Amino acid sequence: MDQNQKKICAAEEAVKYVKENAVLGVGTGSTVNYFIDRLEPIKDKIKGAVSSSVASTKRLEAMGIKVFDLNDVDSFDIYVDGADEINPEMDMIKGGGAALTREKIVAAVARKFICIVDDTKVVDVLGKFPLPVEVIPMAREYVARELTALGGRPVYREGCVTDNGNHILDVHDLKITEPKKLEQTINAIAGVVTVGIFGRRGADVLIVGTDNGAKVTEKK
Ligand SMILES: O=C[C@H](O)[C@H](O)[C@H](O)COP(=O)(O)O
Repeated sequence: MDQNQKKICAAEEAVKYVKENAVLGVGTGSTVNYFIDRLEPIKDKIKGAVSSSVASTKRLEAMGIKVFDLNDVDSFDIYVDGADEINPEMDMIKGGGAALTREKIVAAVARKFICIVDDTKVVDVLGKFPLPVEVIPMAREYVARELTALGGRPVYREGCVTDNGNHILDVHDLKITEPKKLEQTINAIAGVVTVGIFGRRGADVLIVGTDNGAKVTEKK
């Protein structure tokens, strides 16, 4: 199986978690796009979705799925999203597609986070994938200096403006052995909107697409 087939395999397994009449939390990215596409046969059986990006909203609406404003929804069962890296504790790096802030918000409201990835994303220690940090534009250079002081090598993602009008710094050379601690530290820097470590709100279910089909792990 190639990487895309593995993403499809994980996405198809996640569709099994969708309950009738549900509102779904929907993430962003190529793996989630496969998940959205596979909602087609059941789209009339769900109430709708809460989306984490303009791109996913467009894709959902193009399929005729109603997209709710998060402020109009108290809570919902599942949030389905991909990741750039995930470790055995189900902490993740996210934000490769610059959607991290809205993803973190929508994920916070969901009862269960279902992470769908191909097997190249599963790692022992987070940090090989450069860590995305969304920053207020005027704070970019200050935040970059603070991230350098933490041992990282921040690189400005040129030309990228997030759905919230902000910039992204991708932090290279980090070996993230304590994800929850680093998440808190980086989030405390003035000018940081969100760091792409999802530790405080990690995944509850991990679905990995592999050569031998979907491997499902539930957090204990
Ligand atoms: O900002 C983007 C998101 O965090 C994505 O979920 C993440 O980058 C994984 O994307 P993909 O499924 O395209 O690898």
